Amino acid sequence: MRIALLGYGKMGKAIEKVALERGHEVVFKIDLNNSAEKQLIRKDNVDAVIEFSSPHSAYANLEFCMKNGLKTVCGTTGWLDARREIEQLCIQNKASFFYASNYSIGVNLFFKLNEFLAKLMAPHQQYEIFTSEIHHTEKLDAPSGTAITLAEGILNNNKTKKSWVNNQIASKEELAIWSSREGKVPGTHTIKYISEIDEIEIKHTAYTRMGFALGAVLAAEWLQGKEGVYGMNDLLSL
Ligand SMILES: NC(=O)C1=CN([C@@H]2O[C@H](COP(=O)(O)OP(=O)(O)OC[C@H]3O[C@@H](n4cnc5c(N)ncnc54)[C@H](OP(=O)(O)O)[C@@H]3O)[C@@H](O)[C@H]2O)C=CC1
Ligand SMILES: O=C(O)C1=N[C@H](C(=O)O)C[C@H](O)C1
Repeated sequence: MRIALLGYGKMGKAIEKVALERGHEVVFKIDLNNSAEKQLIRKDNVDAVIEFSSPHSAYANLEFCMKNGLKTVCGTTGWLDARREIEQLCIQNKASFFYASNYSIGVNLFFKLNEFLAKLMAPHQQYEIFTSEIHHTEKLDAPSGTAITLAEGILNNNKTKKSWVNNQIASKEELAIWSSREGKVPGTHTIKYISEIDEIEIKHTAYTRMGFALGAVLAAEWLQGKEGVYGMNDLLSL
């Protein structure tokens, strides 16, 4: 595949490494300082765009990709209020849009474990739920996209919780997500159910960014020949 990277920071560089190892070509590396070059990306010179930029850049990048009918894999977090608009543009322009808050295969299995545990624990109201995420100090958004997906997995399966709050004490109907930023942590997510007599904990710890990068390249490979809106459940048949 000929790949265009929109965003060439920590993730862009990790994706380039995986893409080259898997025999692909990286034909564009677009960052903030050469962002005008984005206009050169077309359906006939690029097979997949992989977008990992920043919360405030993602929408404009994705709007460009959708309007040009490009096959696009996006991992940027913190912009998802506008997700439906991008999905509509995708359909209107016969483009392809693949989104995941986390491309690691382990995290996507962890999402399923979280949903199963939430369902199991729902009748047992003596357990209070605590969720937390730790990331490196350069991360711009909080809570992490992964923590939001985990919170949604709990809310969908435990009807006593109506919404989530970030870094504040939660009421009985709210689920607290505690975010902290420490050193170079690639991403750690924990869910705890605590009662007066015991606790149950599930946790995912990313050791490096390479799992996210591999998942993004696998998604771009999988997207070839497909049109429409997709996510990791489609790729992994979960
Ligand atoms: N879904 C997933 O699995 C994962 C998602 N992420 C998410 O991906 C995003 C990027 O993460 P990360 O690589 O660590 O962040 P970095 O800050 O290391 O890299 C982001 C890069 O995007 C560039 N950029 C900013 N604006 C534009 C623009 N308009 N066009 C092109 N490039 C632009 C920045 O340039 P400059 O430095 O010049 O500002 C920077 O180099 C974040 O939202 C993060 O949460 C991260 C890991 C996994
Ligand atoms: O910014 C990061 O680094 C990460 N962002 C994603 C998120 O917000 O969930 C995925 C991963 O945890 C790393």
